[in-house]
Amino acid sequence: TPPMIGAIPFIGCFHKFATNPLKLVRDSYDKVGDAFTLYLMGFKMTFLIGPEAQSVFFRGSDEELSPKEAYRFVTPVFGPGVVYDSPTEVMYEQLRFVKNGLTLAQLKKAVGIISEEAEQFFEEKWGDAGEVDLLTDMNKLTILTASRCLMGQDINKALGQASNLADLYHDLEEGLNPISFFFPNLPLPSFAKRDRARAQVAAIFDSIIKARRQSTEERDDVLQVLMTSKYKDGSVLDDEKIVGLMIGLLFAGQHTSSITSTWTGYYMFNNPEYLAEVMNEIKTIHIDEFNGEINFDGLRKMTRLETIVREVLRLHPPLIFLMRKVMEPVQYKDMTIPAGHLVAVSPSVGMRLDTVFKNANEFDPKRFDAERAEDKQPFSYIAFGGGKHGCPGENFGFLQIKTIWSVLLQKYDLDFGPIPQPDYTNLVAGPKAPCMVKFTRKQKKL
Ligand code: HEM
Repeated sequence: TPPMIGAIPFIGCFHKFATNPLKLVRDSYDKVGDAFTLYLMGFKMTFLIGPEAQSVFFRGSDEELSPKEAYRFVTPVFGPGVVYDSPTEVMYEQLRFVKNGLTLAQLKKAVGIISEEAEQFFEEKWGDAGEVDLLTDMNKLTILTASRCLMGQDINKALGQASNLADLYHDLEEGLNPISFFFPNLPLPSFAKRDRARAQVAAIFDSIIKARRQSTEERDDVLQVLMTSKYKDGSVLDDEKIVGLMIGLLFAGQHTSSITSTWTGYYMFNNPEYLAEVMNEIKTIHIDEFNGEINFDGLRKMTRLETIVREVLRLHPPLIFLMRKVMEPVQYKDMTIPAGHLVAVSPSVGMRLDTVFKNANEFDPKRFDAERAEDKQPFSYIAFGGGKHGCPGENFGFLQIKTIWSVLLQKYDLDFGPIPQPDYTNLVAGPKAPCMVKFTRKQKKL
């Protein structure tokens, strides 16, 4: 078996894990190597660090390494019978429906929606000059753009009478923290808030589905794909599952993207040479080549902004641990990871190894330029996971972040402070709040 760290019965190294999980994982890697087990409140969690060890995690079949068993704690948010809370075959089919909804045609359409929502958001909420908590505003903007891309205008109408979706999603997220992983139903105020928020979001989405069933208007968004998808046996998703999938999908893409947008701003403005390159891309691509229109082809050409976002995600992957439960013993080198262990990879630790990425703690977007391509080794770049459960929203996430920055950088001059410390208290890790940024409307068009 892999070497065990923290052998105190039951508690093990839980305290160290709860206060600074990444330090514990990195220190253990430095001390004992690329596979080791942490003893945490009765759970045995085996970490696999570095591309070779990570490949075992990502190549394992679901029968050996089960995501369902590891991620059941999201059920209070996603709902019963949705993805990880359904039988394996049903889970695959639901994930297939989701992927069918995120086609290239959908992505192309999404760019127009995102830029329109972003323009409107900054006009209405920011105005000419002021100071904002960028993390909060990126959260609000991301939920607006993502929900409109997934559900069309219906969401704007439904939200007209309802409370703020971003606040409700915030409560959902606060209810999924490291404690909820071990004890998802403790009588804690944050869990009660999570359950209330879930009920409200479900009611909003359910009203959209019901109204849509009465309407004859043609739609082709993700919600429509889910409403018309059929399982292999010909049956369709019931409304409760559609609601759950929409909640889960928005949840998966919400904080991951808004956090990354926020870090992207900090890294660009703290590295002026890269900011200048991005401004040049905006000028030559969006303005000169496409006459001021932000479109899919133009965004694809913004390779420097792309490598910046990619590098930001290498340094600050929002999902710091990915997990599976070992169902059948798994072999790695001369070790056997026994059934019953949890097995984890850490994008945060695994992507900061100098043996994989040169000077791994430095911000260096050029490491992804074609001539260096440091991320080509399989399972070295794992911000979006990999293998059969790799993120289906990667392209959508990039489009959203690149579109928002393309709008923002054309409208405002911004004043950022130094790069903040990361906050690892939530399951989705971002910069420590607040992230105050000053803005002034640009006097002249670019
Ligand atoms: C910067 C943005 C994003 C990051 C960093 C990110 C990261 C990840 C990672 C690491 C996984 C793998 C989890 C695992 O293997 O345990 C994943 C899975 C997933 N992501 Fe994303 N994600 C992002 C955006 C999105 C968006 C925008 C969507 C939807 C529109 C999305 C939907 C999903 C779904 C449905 C899965 C589960 C796939 C499966 O289990 O087969 N993600 N994401």
